[in-house]
Formats: sequence, structure tokens, C-alpha cells
Amino acid sequence: METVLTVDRLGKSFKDTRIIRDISFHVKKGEIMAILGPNGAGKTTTIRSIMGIMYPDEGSVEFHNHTSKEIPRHKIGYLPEERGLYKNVKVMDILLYFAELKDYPLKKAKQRALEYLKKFGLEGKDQVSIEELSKGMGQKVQFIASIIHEPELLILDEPFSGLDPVSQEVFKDEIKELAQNGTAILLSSHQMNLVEQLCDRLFLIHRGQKIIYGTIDEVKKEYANFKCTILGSHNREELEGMTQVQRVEQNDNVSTLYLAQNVHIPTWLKQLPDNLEIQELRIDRVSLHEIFVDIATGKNLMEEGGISSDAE
Ligand SMILES: Nc1ncnc2c1ncn2[C@@H]1O[C@H](COP(=O)(O)OP(=O)(O)OP(=O)(O)O)[C@@H](O)[C@H]1O
Repeated sequence: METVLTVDRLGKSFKDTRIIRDISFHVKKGEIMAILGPNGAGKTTTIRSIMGIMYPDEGSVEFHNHTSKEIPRHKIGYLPEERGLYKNVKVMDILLYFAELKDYPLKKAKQRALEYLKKFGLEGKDQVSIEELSKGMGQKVQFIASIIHEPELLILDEPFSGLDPVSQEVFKDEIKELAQNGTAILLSSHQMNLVEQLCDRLFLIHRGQKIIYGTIDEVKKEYANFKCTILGSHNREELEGMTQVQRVEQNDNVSTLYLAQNVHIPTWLKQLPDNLEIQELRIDRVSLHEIFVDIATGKNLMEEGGISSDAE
């Protein structure tokens, strides 16, 4: 698939503080790519630099073959992190205003606006003023505003924040459908579970730098080691001394053993000590959520392997 957006070695400082450095990734047509990271990691700074709202100090942003001022902004849709639309304007008027800003034909925009309002459960709200909508409804209208002009590239900064689970599903389905129809999508989030369900690739950023970059499958294969959870009373040192155990966590009488990347589970299970008390035993892969939390809190599950900065 053709590459729509290329971000190359982006860097940005505020005063003397480096906020992001050496950020490089691309987004292809029809693909959903996530920028993930804890609060303050640099997601919004990266997105604002791509959008030209902020000027990066280093690196470049390319949309197809266009750079900086030549980028045709009307082919890009953007849902900013800060929500809010003019309060005393009618829903349809605001949507048509956004379409006009992007030079999109108004008749077509009106039709699309009505279709989307219906799809998002806001049928009949087109003549209601924004201030009469709930926060979630307002967010849906803002989402429609970002896609009204059929953008080739859609950038969504925290699209799911503040939404109830049902609205999250509605957004997820719509984002998937847009990608299936060829839109290149870049979204930021700190909700690993949603990213896992929705995205093709992810870029994990922490303290302004790349930590992991790859497809969801690659990331899982490379970082989501096995863990073994055993119910029973155990001596911690004994568990720590077992082969291929990298780390042990204990909580009451539940012990979790984090295993090495190349462990062969059937072989490993066979060598468990005869005297080990097992009331229950479970083998799972470490979830992407756990990987995320570990990185964000500076703990490293994969102590031997470490977190690579070259996942691609
Ligand atoms: N205008 C600014 N002046 C100075 N520092 C800034 C400015 N904007 C952002 N920062 C700093 O840059 C860092 C990254 O912020 P950014 O908003 O990009 O993070 P984020 O990953 O989007 O976080 P969140 O998930 O909390 O929205 C933070 O430490 C923030 O304080």
C-alpha cells in the first residue's frame, strides 16, 4: 500500500527542554497506526508538529510527496485533543463551516452530515445548537467535522477520551470502516486495549523517544513473553531459582513467574519441582497493557532482552 504520511527524525524543544527527539514513522493508505504513550510522552507534540500547528526544530513531515507549506491541508482531517466547538451555532452550520474551510462542495457535505448524524444516533439534531448537546454528542459532531470532507489522512488525538463504552464502539467501528475505504489513520491513545483491537501498527513513545515500533503481531511476538500464574504457597527464592524465570511477583498465595522469551512451555512445565504446591496453574502471554504500564512506570518485564528501540 502507498505511503501517505512520512515523519522523519522529528525533534522539538521548548526553551532548553527536548520534548520529542528522532521520531520517525509512516502511515499507509488504509492503515490504522497508533501513537501510544503515557501522559506527557509527546504524542500531542508529535501530532501538532505534523499538523503544522507547531514548528518542529528538526526533521520533516511529508504528505505523499509534499512537504511543509506545500502540504494540501484540505486532504487531511484532524480531531484535536482539546475539544470544543462554537457554542451558539447550530450543528449543521458548524459542519458546513468545516466543509467550506476545506473547499468541499456544500451540497455533498450536507448530505454526508445528515448520514453521519444518523449513524451516530444524532438524527434530527442538525438544527440544534452545540450548547444543547451533551459532551459525548459534541465529540461526535467534532468527529464528523474532521471527516466531512473525505480526507485521505485522518489524525485523531485521543478520539476515545470522555466517551462511554457504547460511543467508543461506535467510533471504533467508524474508524475501521474509514480505513477499509482507504483512509490513512493516525490516532493517539493511552488505551492499549483499544489500540490492540483496532490498529495495524503502533509507535510507542516515552519521554519523547521511540520505544517500540511495529505491527501489533510483531510487538506481541517480540515483547509479550509468557507468564505462569500459580495458586499455592511458595518460597519466593525457590521460584526465582527456577530455570527461565526472569522475575517473580507474589500476592497473597498467588505467584506470577515471568518467563524468558524463548521458553518452550511443555518442556518448562515438565521440570517443575515435584514438591511445588499447585492448586491452580495458568499460562498466559503478558498483555500489551502490562507492557505499556511497565514501560510507563520504568519497570521492565523483559529484563534480559530489554526493550529494543529498533522494532522495525
Ligand atoms: N507549549 C509548551 N511549552 C512547554 N512545554 C510543553 C508545551 N507543550 C507541551 N509541553 C510539554 O511537552 C511534553 C509532552 O507533552 P504532550 O502534550 O506532547 O504529551 P502527550 O503524550 O500528548 O500527553 P497526554 O497523554 O497527557 O496528552 C510535556 O512534558 C509537556 O509539559
